[in-house]
Amino acid sequence: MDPYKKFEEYDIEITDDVRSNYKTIIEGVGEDVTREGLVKTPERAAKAMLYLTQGYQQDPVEILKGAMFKESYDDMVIIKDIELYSLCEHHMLPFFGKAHIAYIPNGHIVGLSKIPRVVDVFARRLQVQERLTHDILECLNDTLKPKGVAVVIEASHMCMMMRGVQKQNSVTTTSGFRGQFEKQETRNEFLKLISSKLS
Ligand SMILES: Nc1nc2c(ncn2[C@@H]2O[C@H](COP(=O)(O)OP(=O)(O)OP(=O)(O)O)[C@@H](O)[C@H]2O)c(=O)[nH]1
Ligand SMILES: [Zn+2]
Repeated sequence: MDPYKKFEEYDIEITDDVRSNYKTIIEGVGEDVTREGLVKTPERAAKAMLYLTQGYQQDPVEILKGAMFKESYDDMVIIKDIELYSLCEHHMLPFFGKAHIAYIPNGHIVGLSKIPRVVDVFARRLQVQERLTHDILECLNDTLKPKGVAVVIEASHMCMMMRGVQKQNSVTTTSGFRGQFEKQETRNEFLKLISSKLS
């Protein structure tokens, strides 16, 4: 498996299964799948869905291991406002927002871009926000073996906005802390830094 493989919608190989199931769904909602605008829709929808779930084909551990560098820096490294798009596993509707991630190196730093890449690997699956938070947290903790790691995700869920309870402005926050971030002082410093507009 190539851990850096990034699929684009046009090179996704779709299975007849996924395409023909979308055709059934379109017919099931009462539409005519043979009309001009819809003829290619089962194929487009299948490609879009496989693109949005490409995380199942990617290995986040390999991504991190490919860019770990020996370094004695041992203060907090924070990457905030990492945008993310995922699909809730209950309705298969999008949830989207931002991840804020910090770690305290323990002899190794990691290439900065690899952290948002790991966010994408886990976000591009069928998820709940809590598990997404823990998947990222545990992967960084187990692979980097840092002195501490923190993950905060703030997200809006389309299944609560365009259907169901129909609340447009609610934001869900989830968080996880390991190692030194379990100490209140370190955790508070991180929370202060991610809420600061200047940092
Ligand atoms: N904890 C959690 N719940 C989620 C997430 N995404 C969606 N949900 C919830 O999953 C629940 C599924 O509940 P059900 O009662 O089985 O489904 P439903 O009848 O469609 O529920 P409503 O959305 O309340 O209409 C809903 O309460 C959703 O708000 C998530 O990331 N985390
Ligand atoms: Zn949902």
